[in-house]
Amino acid sequence: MEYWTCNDKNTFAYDTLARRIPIILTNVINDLSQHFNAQKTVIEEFIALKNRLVKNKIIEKFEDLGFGDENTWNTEIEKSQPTFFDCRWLFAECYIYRQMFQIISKSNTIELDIFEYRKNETLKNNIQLMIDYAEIFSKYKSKNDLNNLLKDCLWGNTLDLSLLAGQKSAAPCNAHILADDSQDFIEKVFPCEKIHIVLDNFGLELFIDLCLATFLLDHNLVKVVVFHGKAVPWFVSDVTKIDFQKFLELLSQPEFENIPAFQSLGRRWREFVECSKFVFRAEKFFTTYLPFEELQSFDSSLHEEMKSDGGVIFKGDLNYRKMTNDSKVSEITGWVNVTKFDIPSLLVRVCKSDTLVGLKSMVHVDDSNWRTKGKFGVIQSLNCSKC
Ligand SMILES: O=P(O)(O)OC[C@H]1O[C@](O)(CO)[C@@H](O)[C@@H]1O
Repeated sequence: MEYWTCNDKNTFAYDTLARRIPIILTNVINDLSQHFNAQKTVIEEFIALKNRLVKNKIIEKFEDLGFGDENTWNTEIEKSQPTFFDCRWLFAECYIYRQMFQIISKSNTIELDIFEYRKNETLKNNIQLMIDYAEIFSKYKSKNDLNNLLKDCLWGNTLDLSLLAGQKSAAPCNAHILADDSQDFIEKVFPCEKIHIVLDNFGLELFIDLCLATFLLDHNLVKVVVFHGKAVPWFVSDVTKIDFQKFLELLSQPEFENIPAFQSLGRRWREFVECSKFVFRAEKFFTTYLPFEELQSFDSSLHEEMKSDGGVIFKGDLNYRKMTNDSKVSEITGWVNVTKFDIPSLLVRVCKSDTLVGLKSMVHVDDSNWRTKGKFGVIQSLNCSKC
């Protein structure tokens, strides 16, 4: 099997390491000095990380600071002692975000979210979209609307801050959904006691994901929704525990008192948390570089729990890459060739990277970059009866 690596200059993987991540690091460095008043040593460490990346140095092992995943990373690094651009793309990108967290952990500011300023800015820009979406969501009265809601969840994934480093996102439309297996997943999984949603981005996407969870509870399709977020700030806009808590509080702020839909959703979501119908968790597995087929060996109890509960909805491009192991294959390659993951799953993902599998036919588009522009999307099921 071939995987996307960073050393081929004609790939989006190379562009990510050579252009996008340095922009993200520069933004972090600027934010730390302008908005967080960070210690000089912390800023210097970020500058050093950026220099090591642009000079394509051999990557360094992690210090054991007790987070618990250091051995997993270091064992992999020791195997080949690669430079940044020698690495597999998925590994290199996750490694850089994990290094950013190490810098913060070593300072006395472990609670600092280096992406908080960017996330807050996005949130401000997303408010009107969330108000508009609350109106759409209020019209979904029947169980049959679940398919539309899943499509909304898909397009909610269009925006993410790591992708917007230096470029604009394209507007999506339903004609650009390359696969929609939602019915297979719905028939296989619902009703069930508990569904797991592996979250992606903060802002509008989280808002629509919470609407989906509300719909599933309201229609007795599930009794509990477990949201899996990130244990550390990740890929700029991914949801952490603090983001999740802040989001639920946000809707009942005085500035929104004239928006009844916000008031009522905010109140209901906080009640769902209080009576444990909404549960937020942030397992370490989701901030490793490991593909999902390694869940069983990294965290067997989470794997067992997900398997016995029913199903998992995976949001976004990074989760898709982790499911497909970032394999460099044609889009008609079957799922069995790229993953051994064995739990009924639904992958709801706007295409922002080259990896694409499991389609019925080849896609022909008059734009060689169509796979990475965020204009196409897939809703694909895995381990469901008909797939
Ligand atoms: O927020 P999402 O949908 O996971 O997208 C993030 C992913 O998209 C990219 O920006 C392009 O693949 C990656 O850097 C990252 O894997």
